[in-house]
Amino acid sequence: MIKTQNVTFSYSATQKFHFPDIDCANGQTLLITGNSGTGKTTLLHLLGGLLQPESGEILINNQNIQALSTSKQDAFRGQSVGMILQKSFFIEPLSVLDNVVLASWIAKKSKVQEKALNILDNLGLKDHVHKLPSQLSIGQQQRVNIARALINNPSVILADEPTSSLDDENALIVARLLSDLAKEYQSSLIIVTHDQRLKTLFNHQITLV
Ligand SMILES: Nc1ncnc2c1ncn2[C@@H]1O[C@H](COP(=O)(O)OP(=O)(O)OP(=O)(O)O)[C@@H](O)[C@H]1O
Repeated sequence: MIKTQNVTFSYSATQKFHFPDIDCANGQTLLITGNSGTGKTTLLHLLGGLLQPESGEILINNQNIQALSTSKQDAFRGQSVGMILQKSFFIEPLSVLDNVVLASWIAKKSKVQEKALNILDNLGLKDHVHKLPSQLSIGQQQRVNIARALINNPSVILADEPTSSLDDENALIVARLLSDLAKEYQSSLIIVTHDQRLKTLFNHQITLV
C-alpha cells in the first residue's frame, strides 16, 4: 500500500504544490488526472523518490520513507517500487529479455531469467524476447517497460502516462493489463494521465487542479 499525508513541493518560491492525500491499497488502482501543468508527473516523481517532498509524509507498507537515510530510501524504493516512465529507456545492445533481467540484478543482485521469461510471456511477448527493444513496436516496448517494472514484485507500481502514445485498442489493453497485474501481484498501482480514455476504466480517481 501507499499513502501520503500533506505532501508539498516547490520548484521555486512562486510555485508551491500542495497535493491531495493518496491512499491506495494492495491490488488497487488509483488514477490521477488533471490538466497539463497541474503537477501529475511531479507527484509521481515524489512517490518514486526521484524528488524529495518539502513537507509531508509518504508511507509505503506503513514505512515513512522520509524517516530513512538516503541510502536506505534508495534501497527500499529499488525493492518496493516499480516505475513505468512515459518514455522507454532501454539498454539498446541488450535483448528484451536481458533488459528485464538487468532490472532484477540492479535492485536485488539476483538474475531471474525464468521469471523474466514468464512475465514477458504473460504480456504476450514470448516471440520477441531475443529481439532488440528497437525492433519492437511502441506498444510492445511499453509492455517490456511494464515487465521491467514488475520483475522485482514491487508493492507499488507507478505509471506515468503509460497509454498516451498508444492507439485506442492498445491503450485499453495496456491499462487493463496493468490493473489486472496489480491485482494478481497485490501491488498498489498509481497511473497519472491526461488520457480521457482511462477515466471510464477506474473507479478510484483523484483530479489535480
Ligand atoms: N524541473 C523543473 N523545474 C522547474 N519547474 C518545473 C520542473 N518540472 C516541472 N516544472 C513545472 O511544474 C509544473 C508541473 O509540471 P508537471 O510536469 O508535474 O505537470 P503535469 O501535470 O505532469 O503536466 P503534463 O500533463 O503536461 O505532463 C509545470 O508548471 C512545470 O513547468
